[in-house]
Amino acid sequence: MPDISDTEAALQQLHSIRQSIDNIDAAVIHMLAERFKFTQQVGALKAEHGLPPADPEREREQIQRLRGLAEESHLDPAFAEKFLNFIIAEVIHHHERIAGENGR
Ligand SMILES: C=C(O[C@@H]1C=C(C(=O)O)C=C[C@H]1O)C(=O)O
Repeated sequence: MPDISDTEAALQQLHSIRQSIDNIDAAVIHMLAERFKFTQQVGALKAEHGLPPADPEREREQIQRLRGLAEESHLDPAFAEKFLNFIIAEVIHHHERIAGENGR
């Protein structure tokens, strides 16, 4: 059974680790916001020039690239692929909406 000072030390450590998790989560949100700003620009460009919202070849390349980066970083590549597919699906919805607003 750990004594009280052991538990207090563990709680302090937990708090400190959670501060780092909070910082990383904030960075992820900021990076996603920047990514969506750029993908919105891509969506506007595609709509303006009648290009399709989705580009499966580009998606395949990105997925392969990110799976490789995940492996190098000891992150599960299947998780990296699922995560990217989740984001790409949202981007494609945005592009379809922008194309619709442009009357295509
Ligand atoms: C952003 C684009 O549009 C779509 C979204 C992609 C993405 O979020 O990485 C990749 C390909 C496209 O299906 C693009 O064509 O570059």
